[in-house]
Amino acid sequence: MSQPGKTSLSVNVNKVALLRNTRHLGIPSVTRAATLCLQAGADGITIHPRPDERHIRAGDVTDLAALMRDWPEREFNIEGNPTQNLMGFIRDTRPHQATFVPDSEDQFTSDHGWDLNDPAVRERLRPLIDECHELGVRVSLFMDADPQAMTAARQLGADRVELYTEPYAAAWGTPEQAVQLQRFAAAAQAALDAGLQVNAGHDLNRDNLAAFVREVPGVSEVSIGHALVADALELGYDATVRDYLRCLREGGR
Ligand SMILES: CC(=O)[C@@H](O)[C@H](O)COP(=O)(O)O
Ligand SMILES: NCC(=O)COP(=O)(O)O
Repeated sequence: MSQPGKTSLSVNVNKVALLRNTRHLGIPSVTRAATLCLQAGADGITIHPRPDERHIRAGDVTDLAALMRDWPEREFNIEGNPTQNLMGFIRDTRPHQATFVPDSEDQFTSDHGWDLNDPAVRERLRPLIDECHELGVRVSLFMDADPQAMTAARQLGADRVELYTEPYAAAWGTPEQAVQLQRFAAAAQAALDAGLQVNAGHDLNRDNLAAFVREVPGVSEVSIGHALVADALELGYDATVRDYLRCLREGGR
């Protein structure tokens, strides 16, 4: 559960499922990966069950929902497009958080946030946000780091926004890094001012994480998968999760 002044680490296990799906052997196990990450101190588990089941499959959602019931102090976050297959998983499992992501069904990966300037988008999302709240599920909207968009997110009823951090990650180690950090700090402050909590994710890693949570105010949760699983292939889940938690502490969170 989120704590004031602390950034929670939610481990996205999509890429464990991606590797598992390349053989019919059931290894590496998604639930074992999640268990080891939770045992190492991860605050939660995130999945993104895409319609094509390229990685997380419907059975994984069921299995992880059952696992998370054994970890009542940790959070389960399910990401997806609520106009596609996400809402069925939310109704069936009632995770702590639903993260609405505007991905198309065949998208290579998530690469943009919601366009809340579009009235059709707002009209589609509002009842789905309301339904999640009726189910007791917090809603986070995946958003680009645009300060002007945060009031609209709050007016729709979102509890949080998740800032899409790839532009920051891509700028890491270049003169553009400071510019991106200022951009994300402004977007986060605008979100906080609008009454939203702030999540962040996409391409965060052990190099760029500490600076992000140090410079961007009030980050409640980071969800990290691709780089973390890649690190775990070298270091193991336990050492990797502990190192990501160290990065958060290094960033004062
Ligand atoms: C929404 C986001 O940025 C990621 O959580 C997303 O789940 C990545 O999806 P892939 O793991 O399929 O690239
Ligand atoms: N919402 C971001 C997430 O869950 C994982 O993104 P990534 O670390 O795999 O890029």
